[in-house]
Amino acid sequence: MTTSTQNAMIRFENLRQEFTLTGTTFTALDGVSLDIADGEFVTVVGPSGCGKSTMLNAAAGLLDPTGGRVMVDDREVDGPSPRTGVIFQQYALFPWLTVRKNVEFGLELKKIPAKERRKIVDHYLELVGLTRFAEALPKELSGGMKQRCAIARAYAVNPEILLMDEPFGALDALTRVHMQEQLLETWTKERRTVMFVTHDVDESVFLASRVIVMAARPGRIYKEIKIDLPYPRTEEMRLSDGFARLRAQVWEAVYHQPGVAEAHQ
Ligand SMILES: Nc1ncnc2c1ncn2[C@@H]1O[C@H](COP(=O)(O)OP(=O)(O)OP(=O)(O)O)[C@@H](O)[C@H]1O
Repeated sequence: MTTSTQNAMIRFENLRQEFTLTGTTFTALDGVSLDIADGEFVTVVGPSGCGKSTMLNAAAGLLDPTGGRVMVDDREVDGPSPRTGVIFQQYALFPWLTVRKNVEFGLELKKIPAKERRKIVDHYLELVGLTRFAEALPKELSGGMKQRCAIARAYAVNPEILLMDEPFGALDALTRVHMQEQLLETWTKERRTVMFVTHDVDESVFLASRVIVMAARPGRIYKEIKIDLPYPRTEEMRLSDGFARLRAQVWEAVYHQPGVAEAHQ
């Protein structure tokens, strides 16, 4: 399936990804074409093993595609880039560095002067509500706070794109809902192009303006569902009929696609 957007920030062009393990070749993605517009928030859902993370890793420049390519802002992705921030489920913070130092890390790499670094770090710590914890070590933070620190760190280097792979997957349900709201708040204030992989149908609908549903064996795009709920998304919206209808549509596309029910019997 191809979606054509005029000013695509991320463009998957007929992407094919094979993996060879102990002599056997497995096609993780086949013929994936998708445009994600500048400033768009897209979520990707689908059954386990359908290639969601593979797609995200390809956009992050962590894979060498077997066929096709991924373009970012009309340039072919051929490795990790400072224009792209990646956030995984595992918080990946440096345990020996304070929250401040974790957020500052990428800025030091970019050789930003100390005074400016401090300003940037203060800004993003405030944005994610971690100002009071600037001098804490990651082990002193809850899971949600660690992930907010990771988000601040990703934002601090000012990437145009945020690739998020199940970033809230390890959090309890309440924290997760809170984090979704906070992420949208951050995104509304400082708009970035976001591709967000999740297993959670509710999460996919709440966050996105468009949900991409994938199918497995081989991994491919099965359906796109436009989420025509306005931003800012509110708690009441989660309980609305419109939300319920969209959730049902995504649920149907994820769990009632050919082959999924049989695979889980
Ligand atoms: N580096 C790799 N080497 C071999 N096989 C891989 C590799 N990465 C992914 N795969 C396989 O490719 C398929 C797609 O994996 P991927 O992690 O992208 O799926 P996913 O949709 O993100 O899955 P899940 O929802 O379970 O996290 C899986 O069958 C996986 O085992």
